[in-house]
Amino acid sequence: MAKGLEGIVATESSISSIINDQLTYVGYTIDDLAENSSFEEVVFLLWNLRLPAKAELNEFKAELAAEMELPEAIIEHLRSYDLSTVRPMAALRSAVSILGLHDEEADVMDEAANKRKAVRLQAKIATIVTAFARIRKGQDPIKPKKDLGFAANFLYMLNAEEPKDVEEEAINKALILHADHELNASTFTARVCVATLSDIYSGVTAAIGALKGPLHGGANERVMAMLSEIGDEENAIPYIKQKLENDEKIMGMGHRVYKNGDPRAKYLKEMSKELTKITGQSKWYDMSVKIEAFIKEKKGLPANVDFYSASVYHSLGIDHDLFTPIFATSRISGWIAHILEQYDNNRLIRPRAEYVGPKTQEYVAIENR
Ligand SMILES: CC(=O)SCCNC(=O)CCNC(=O)[C@H](O)C(C)(C)COP(=O)(O)OP(=O)(O)OC[C@H]1O[C@@H](n2cnc3c(N)ncnc32)[C@H](O)[C@@H]1OP(=O)(O)O
Ligand SMILES: O=C([O-])CC(=O)C(=O)O
Repeated sequence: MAKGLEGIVATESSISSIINDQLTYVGYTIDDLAENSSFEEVVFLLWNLRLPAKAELNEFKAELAAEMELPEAIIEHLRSYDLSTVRPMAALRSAVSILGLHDEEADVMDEAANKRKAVRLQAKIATIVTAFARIRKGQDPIKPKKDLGFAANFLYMLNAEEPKDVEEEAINKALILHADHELNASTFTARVCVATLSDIYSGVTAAIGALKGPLHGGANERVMAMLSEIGDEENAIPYIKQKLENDEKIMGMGHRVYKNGDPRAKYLKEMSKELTKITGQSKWYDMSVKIEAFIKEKKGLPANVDFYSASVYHSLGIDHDLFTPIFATSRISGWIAHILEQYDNNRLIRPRAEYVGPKTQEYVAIENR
């Protein structure tokens, strides 16, 4: 048995591939896309399996921008949470599910309706994350601007001011790098859910739940918690040594598939270097570099996509518990691509378990136990 399904090929897919540590979306390398593309173009690519022509891209951007605003009922719902305890990933998971209640087409399963729901979900996730982030600080949500791109709108709705170019570029690149990743845990969750022919809102809600865990998307927030606890460069190695001695995992390190290095990490590392320099807080980058080298040497493990994203988002002034919701804001594009692909050639996903419990037992009446 392959524990954790390691190495098991569970489906065919035309969306993204990891071959020899190289990640591609529909055959385009992540390098080409990170350096040249926009997040909207990548979403179009993942959903249509081809790059858009200019007019198509403009039309797609307009469709997304037109769907960003939230129904008032969702805002009211976000306001109704216990803001002293509810964390953003739980709020997002719940709000996406509630959003389905406000979509008349939620259970309409034809291809055209699914594409319309895909646009609504992709557009509105950014607004949910930013609205919740503001509401919990006692601020009013900001409506999106139709003339801003997706990355700029995200930062605008979060901060109530349009981002600088360097900030918009950083978020755009981070969104591209996180958009899809073959059969990772949350994408697999989405596919298992909709393979029962359940609806797209259920698939995305389930996927958010899977992304939230610290072994997956939830690691990025914990990387920043670790860096903050370390405090400065000198403490980095003694802190990590202690963690390893206690058999604790170092967040942002290691990967089920990449054993030599995550091809996305170098871009986040570059961004971390640049942004921490701009903010005069290079210590986060310097500390991260030390930890990365130490873990590589001692455990042979590479940094994954979550590791340097932490200091990138921190440098943009983003609250640490919004890091995983940003991941979700990007990865929903991949979840949706996989959900649509699953519908297209569906079969129920239902593996077997090897039973290792007690063999035949005799039932004893409750009064005799
Ligand atoms: C977007 C993403 O989801 S990327 C991943 C984000 N998650 C993290 O960063 C959390 C930290 N990393 C991990 O927990 C793991 O590396 C995973 C879950 C990502 C993948 O790991 P798997 O392939 O399942 O490896 P597994 O957890 O079985 O670990 C194998 C061995 O490496 C060790 N190991 C793996 N990752 C780490 C780590 N980050 N720190 C310390 N040791 C580690 C394990 O302790 C184990 O050692 P052992 O064989 O001596 O018991
Ligand atoms: O593929 C994985 O297992 C985790 C990961 O890196 C991702 O989802 O981006």
